[in-house]
Amino acid sequence: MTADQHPNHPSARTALSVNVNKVALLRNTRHLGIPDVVKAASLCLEAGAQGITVHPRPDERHIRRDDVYEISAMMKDWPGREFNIEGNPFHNLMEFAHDLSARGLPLHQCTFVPDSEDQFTSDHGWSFPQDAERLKPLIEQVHARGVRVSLFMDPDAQAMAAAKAVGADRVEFYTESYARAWPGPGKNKALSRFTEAARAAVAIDLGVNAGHDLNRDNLTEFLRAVPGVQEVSIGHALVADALELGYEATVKDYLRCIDEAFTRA
Ligand SMILES: CC(=O)[C@@H](O)[C@H](O)COP(=O)(O)O
Ligand SMILES: NCC(=O)COP(=O)(O)O
Repeated sequence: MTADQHPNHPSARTALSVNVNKVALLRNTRHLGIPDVVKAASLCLEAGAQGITVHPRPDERHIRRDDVYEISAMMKDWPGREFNIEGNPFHNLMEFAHDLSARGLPLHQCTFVPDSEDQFTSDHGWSFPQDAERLKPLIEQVHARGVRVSLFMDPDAQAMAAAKAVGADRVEFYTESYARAWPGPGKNKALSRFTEAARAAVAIDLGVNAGHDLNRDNLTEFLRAVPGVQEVSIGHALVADALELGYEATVKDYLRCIDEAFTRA
C-alpha cells in the first residue's frame, strides 16, 4: 500500500488530542484546585477536540494519579472521543493501563515514551533493535486490555518495520526537530525526514501520530507534508494559547489549522 492509498490520507482528517499537562502544572502551584484539569479537558472536548492526552510523570510535577482516574471517568460522557496516556511502561504507565481496565474506565491508547524518571520533557524515541525484546510483552499486555499502543519515535524511516514487528499499532513522531527548524532554512530538510518515515509506516500499515511543540503556526504545513497522520497531541502551545483566547476559541483554531491541511491551497 502506498501513502496515497492509505485510508487515512488524504480524505480523513487528523484527530486533535489535547494534552492537559500544563493545566495541571499551573493548578499544582497552589492548593486550591484551580484551574480544574477535568473541566479543562471537558471544555476542550465540548469545543470539538477528538481526544485528551495526559503524561503522568512519576514525580507528579503536573498530572497526578487522581487526575488520570478523574479524566478517564469524565471520558465516559464522551463516547467516540479518545483518552490517551503517555509514559514510560517501565515506570508507571503499565499500572495505569491495568488499573483503568480493572475499574472499567475508558482508555483508548497508551503511548510508550522512553523518558527517564526526572526528564525535563520528552526528547527522543525508542531505539531498535535495543528496546525490541523488552517492549514486546508490555505491548501484548496492553493489547490484552483492548487498548491501542503507540510508540514515541524519532522520524527514522528505517525503524518503522521494527516498531511494527514488536506489535505497535502506531508510532508517534517526536516533532520537536521540525518545530525548532520552522520556518527557517532547515525546515524542508526536517520535514522530509517525517514524510519519509510516515510513508514507510503507512506502507506497512503502521498508524502514525505526531506531537511535541506543534502549534498554530507550524501545524498546517506539517500535516500537508506528512501523509496519513491520524492524531496530533498538542499541549504546551495550546494551553498557552488558551490563556489568551479561552479553550473554545483555541481548540476551534487548532481544528481550523488541521482542516486547512486537508484543503489544498
Ligand atoms: C511525549 C511528548 O512529547 C509529550 O508528552 C511531552 O513530553 C509533554 O510532556 P511535558 O508536558 O511533561 O513536557
Ligand atoms: N505527545 C505530545 C504531547 O502530548 C504534547 O506535546 P507538547 O504540545 O506539550 O509539546
